[in-house]
Amino acid sequence: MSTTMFASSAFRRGMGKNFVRARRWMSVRPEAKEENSARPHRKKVTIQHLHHLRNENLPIAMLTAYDFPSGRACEAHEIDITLVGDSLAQVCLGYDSTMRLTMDEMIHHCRAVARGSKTPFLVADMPFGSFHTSTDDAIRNAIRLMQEGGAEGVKIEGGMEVVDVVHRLTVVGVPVMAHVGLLPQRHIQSSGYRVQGKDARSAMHILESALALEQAGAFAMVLEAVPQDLGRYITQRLRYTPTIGIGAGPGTDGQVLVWDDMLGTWNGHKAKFVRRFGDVRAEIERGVTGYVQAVRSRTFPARDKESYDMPSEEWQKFTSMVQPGPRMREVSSG
Ligand SMILES: Nc1nc(=O)c2c([nH]1)NC[C@@H]1CN(c3ccc(C(=O)N[C@@H](CCC(=O)O)C(=O)O)cc3)CN21
Ligand SMILES: CC(C)C(=O)C(=O)O
Ligand SMILES: [Mg+2]
Repeated sequence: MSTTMFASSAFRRGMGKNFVRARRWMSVRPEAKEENSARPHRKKVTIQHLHHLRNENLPIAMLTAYDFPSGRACEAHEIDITLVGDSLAQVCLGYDSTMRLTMDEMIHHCRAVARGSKTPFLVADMPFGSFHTSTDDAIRNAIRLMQEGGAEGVKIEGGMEVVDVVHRLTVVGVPVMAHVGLLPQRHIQSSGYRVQGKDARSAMHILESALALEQAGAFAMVLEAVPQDLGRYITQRLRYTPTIGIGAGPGTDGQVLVWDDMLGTWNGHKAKFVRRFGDVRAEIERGVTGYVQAVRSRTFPARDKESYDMPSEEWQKFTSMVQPGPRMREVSSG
């Protein structure tokens, strides 16, 4: 292993963490030093900025979002790339597979995310079926995601078979993020969600796809569920394309996780690559059970803090206006 390779892998293992932080501050936002506020506004994340992060070995943080509040959280906490993933089908809409998701559903959610997530680069997954029928259809659908959905780029699942469409979209001016390795939109054909590239032949096939997708113009590439050595190797072999891993180990240029996996609100299968960074489900349970219990015990709402009053003379007037009233039922007065 060469000295530079060692230096770069040491870097990736986090040995240069403080250095990385300082560099990020100084090289990306030189003007931030002059600002006095504790949290200055971050600049818009562009493709150029993403390439800069890659070239400086600064990790890229990508996260999915599906609605206005999750989009706003990506904005507020300085996510670099917000992805409106087609995992939306499962974690938000309750479908059994991403293959059910339509263009209209994707656009509807993308618009909401776009209203909340302004600074991160915004990417939308192209749904299953939206880029397969013809290149023209793929272009039309990608443009819909940008014009109607507010996306700044699209992500397309696939290897060699999508190289032409990635090239055509790039030529038209649609930034394309490639996605290789495990392809959830093929889970029926591949009989499930399995780690890809575990043998030399399939690893070579994924590498060749990645190289071809870079040549076709992909501005970034997701590597999903591949062995970590392969994730690192593809990252090193690509000339300019940043890699974003999900279950591809620590050697990629960035990481992506599904919002609900990361926050613990998804109660479906937990893949090995998922880390829980929060337990939002426990909080939701606490809140909803507490609310139900408070309503049933009539401790919510409280008369003083959570209810409105009218001037007592107005109440007097009102009661005289409605009298004589019909027979009235007894209700709790709190
Ligand atoms: N909630 C959620 N998270 C995701 O990451 C995700 C979705 N949904 N839906 C769309 C796809 C489906 N994905 C999946 C789903 C399952 C595994 C999984 O179970 N993997 C096995 C690998 C088993 C093996 O090949 O050895 C695992 O146990 O990690 C991986 C990715 C990723 N995407
Ligand atoms: C997991 C990421 C990469 C994705 O494609 C999705 O959320 O749909
Ligand atoms: Mg997806």
